[in-house]
Amino acid sequence: MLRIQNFINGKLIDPVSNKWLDNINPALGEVYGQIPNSQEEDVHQAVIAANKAFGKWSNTSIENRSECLLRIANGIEKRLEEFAQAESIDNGKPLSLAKKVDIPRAIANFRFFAKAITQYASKSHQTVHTNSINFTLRKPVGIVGCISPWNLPLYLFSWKIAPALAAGNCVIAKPSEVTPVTAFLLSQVCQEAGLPPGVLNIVHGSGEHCGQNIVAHPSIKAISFTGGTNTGQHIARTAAPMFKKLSLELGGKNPNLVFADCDYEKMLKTTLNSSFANQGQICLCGSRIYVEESIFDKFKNDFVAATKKLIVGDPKNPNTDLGALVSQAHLEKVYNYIKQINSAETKVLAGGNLVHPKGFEKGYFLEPTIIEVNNNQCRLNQEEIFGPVVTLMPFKTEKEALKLANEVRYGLSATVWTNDINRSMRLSQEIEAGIVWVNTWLNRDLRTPFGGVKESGVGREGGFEALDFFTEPKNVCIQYQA
Ligand SMILES: NC(=O)C1=CN([C@@H]2O[C@H](COP(=O)(O)OP(=O)(O)OC[C@H]3O[C@@H](n4cnc5c(N)ncnc54)[C@H](O)[C@@H]3O)[C@@H](O)[C@H]2O)C=CC1
Ligand SMILES: O=C(O)/C=C/C=C(\O)C(=O)O
Repeated sequence: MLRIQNFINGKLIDPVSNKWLDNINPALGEVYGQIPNSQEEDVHQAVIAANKAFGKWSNTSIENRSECLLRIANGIEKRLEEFAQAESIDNGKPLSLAKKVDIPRAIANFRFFAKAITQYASKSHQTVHTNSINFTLRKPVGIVGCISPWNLPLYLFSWKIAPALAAGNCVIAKPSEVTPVTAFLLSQVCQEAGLPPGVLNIVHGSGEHCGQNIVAHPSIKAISFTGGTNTGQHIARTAAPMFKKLSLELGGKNPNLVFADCDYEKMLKTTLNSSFANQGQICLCGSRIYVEESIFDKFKNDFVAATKKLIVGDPKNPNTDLGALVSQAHLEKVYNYIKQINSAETKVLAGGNLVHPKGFEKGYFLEPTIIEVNNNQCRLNQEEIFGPVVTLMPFKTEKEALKLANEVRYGLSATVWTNDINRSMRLSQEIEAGIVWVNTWLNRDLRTPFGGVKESGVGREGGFEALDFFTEPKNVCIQYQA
């Protein structure tokens, strides 16, 4: 049985209370490990360590901080296979995906911010008529909290930690209790890479106890969180009275607008991926597909046929397209949406059933599911399902497509398929989302601002935006004699 530990003050240690939580392999539906059920005292120990480390780390040269992050990236890369296997076992995702996407992206996050910090510059403003020069100092915030979800475990954990460390902060980080193992492996890599004790502290446990204590701790000055919208609201309620800096990357219900003039084959292949990659458990998945009426029937037939060919099963099999959903509770949540559909407004075109692959009978598998809907206000089109379930609906005009896309409470991303440059510009400007992809999906440049509008969150991650978040600006104004 794999038992992982907290990483506090450079050491791997048990939780103070000696309380543990079970860790479940979602493909097998079996407990395979234990993780610390950390409480207030563990978080507090981590804060003491971070406090002690902050003076030195924040004054360490940018070159040294950068090299340390590069050593961490190299350390993960050396153990890529082991990290990918751990991610796949913990999360249920195909091993091939963890090898190709999750772990390489975690490595890229550390490399990217190791380099970005060497190029990060502050601004100055000369005010000629008063003979003044203003310049902005950017200082690390101090001790910051990074809380990440289970869908892209190390990918999103490192997406927060890397910029926080690069900017000179000390970090208290909590991965999801559902997928904690790669964060534990990361603590071993940090030890090997010579990251000074207390600079990064990883505390494992539930959101209710461990996460809540991180958010509520008065010495933790900023919180970067990715996860569900309800949790984000709760975090905001706790943190706001203490005026903590907040970056909240929350849920999505992203539209995928398909126009008849698009590059059809590319659109079909990408739409299959944007619907079902990672079992549909990516906040950027295009879960509402709207198709121009003239190609609706053709798209419906082709998309259903392609979806039916997808292989659901053993995450280790290189031919597997969809692995298991992350947990029994999540499977039930997603499956309930299908069980409760209203047949007057919806029709299941593909999937809709639980799957019990041989050797994985107790695992949490669900067929990729396509549902045709005739009412944009139905739950399936309004609520984040976060699983392999997409809806299909036709539209007649660009104006109608825009209206359908925007009438939800979320605003994370959108994809538009068209070869009309003017239409792509009009829609990119009018769609209420933080990210718009035209003729592509999940095409990421780590320098770009990343985040949502409406109930998809506040703040932006990525590039210098992340370094801005993890630093506090201070303006200095000097008047000189002319
Ligand atoms: N990136 C995204 O957009 C994600 C969206 N979700 C959505 O949220 C729904 C619920 O999934 P959950 O696993 O419950 O996600 P969650 O939002 O509860 O979990 C994300 C992280 O927040 C922590 N957390 C939970 N409560 C907390 C609290 N009070 N204070 C501090 N940290 C806390 C969790 O331990 C985990 O590390 C999903 O069905 C999905 O719709 C979930 C994960 C990722
Ligand atoms: O940064 C990315 O490329 C992807 C981020 C995805 C999420 O934040 C998510 O699925 O929660």
